[in-house]
Amino acid sequence: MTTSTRGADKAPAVLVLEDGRIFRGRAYGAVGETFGEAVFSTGMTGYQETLTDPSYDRQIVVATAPQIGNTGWNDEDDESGRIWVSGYVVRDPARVPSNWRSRRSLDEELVAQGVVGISGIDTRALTRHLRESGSMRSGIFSGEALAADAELVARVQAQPHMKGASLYEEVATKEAYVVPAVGEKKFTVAAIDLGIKGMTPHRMAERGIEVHVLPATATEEDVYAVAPDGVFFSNGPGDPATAEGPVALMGAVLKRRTPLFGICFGNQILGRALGFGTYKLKYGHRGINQPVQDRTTGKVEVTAHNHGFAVDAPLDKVSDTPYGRAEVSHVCLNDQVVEGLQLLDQPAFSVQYHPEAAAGPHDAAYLFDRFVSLMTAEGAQRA
Ligand SMILES: NC(=O)CC[C@H](N)C(=O)O
Repeated sequence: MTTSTRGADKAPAVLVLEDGRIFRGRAYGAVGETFGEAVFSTGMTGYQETLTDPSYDRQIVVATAPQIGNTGWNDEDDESGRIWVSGYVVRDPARVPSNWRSRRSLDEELVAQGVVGISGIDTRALTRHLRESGSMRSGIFSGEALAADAELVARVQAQPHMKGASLYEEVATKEAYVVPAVGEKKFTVAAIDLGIKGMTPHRMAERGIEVHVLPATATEEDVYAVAPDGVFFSNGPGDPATAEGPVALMGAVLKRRTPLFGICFGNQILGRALGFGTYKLKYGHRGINQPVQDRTTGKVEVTAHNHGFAVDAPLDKVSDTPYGRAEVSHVCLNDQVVEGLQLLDQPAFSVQYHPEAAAGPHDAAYLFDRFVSLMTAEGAQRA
């Protein structure tokens, strides 16, 4: 059993926002200082998957769920080899984690990985502030002797913005690796790792796909060296406007008309390859209950999201692109943000959200089946 992780035994801590707003609490996880973009996530569960999602690189995540850490930390649910968030903000850490898979407390894991957090602050007030003023640069500082508030604000204001940040190469694998198909192998997919979550190749493997995960810097030759039936572009951190390499690579794949699927950053890359712009949302979509409509079927699905940028494509018309006609296939019903794209003249599509659902509802799992159908149809045509 793990001992208490909250209360007066922890050092004082402050969360400092770039606009000068300050929240005072207690240290959670490692004691020290950290910087990142303050963003809130509304997921009631899945903090282990959130913290280890490489798309959260350089972000300080605020949990809107008031009590965090109840199920501890296990050895199975990580989405990558480490925690990527730069800081974690919670209201009320669990005193005693309890779950049959739990190996240690969340607090202990944050300490072990050197991740600075803060607890005991009014996360509801903070979230309302971020909704009204937008995601912004922030810092967490903890310890017995903290500098004056004005100095801390100045240090936060000296940090780089998320807009314009190129981060995918920092988080992606340096070496290619293979995730074998579960059962009989039916297809080979080259997956470009821009910050891929572990569940994604797994969802493909479950469908008989052998997944060759390739570094973000993979070339067209690297991709076609694995003789892929399809190419996948992953999620990833940072501003898609900086992703020139992946956009060029996707253009090459589209030119060859190989079946293509993109998730999140991959959707933004497809948007850019088709000639659309991307822009930063005021406070983004992060959580596991976002309503999205698949406009190709009319069905509404409840989905997992983590994005701060979006594609700027017209909702109500088919667009002419260098790769034929394209349309917005999915839209978020909360705010009409583009959540998916599809080409009408060749087998390529993408979504802005997370059909791998780690954590989250499985409503969108059909998208992996759609990718399989595209590869099946393409194979039948070639045969
Ligand atoms: N999860 C992702 O792939 C996020 C994509 C991009 N970094 C964004 O915030 O919009």
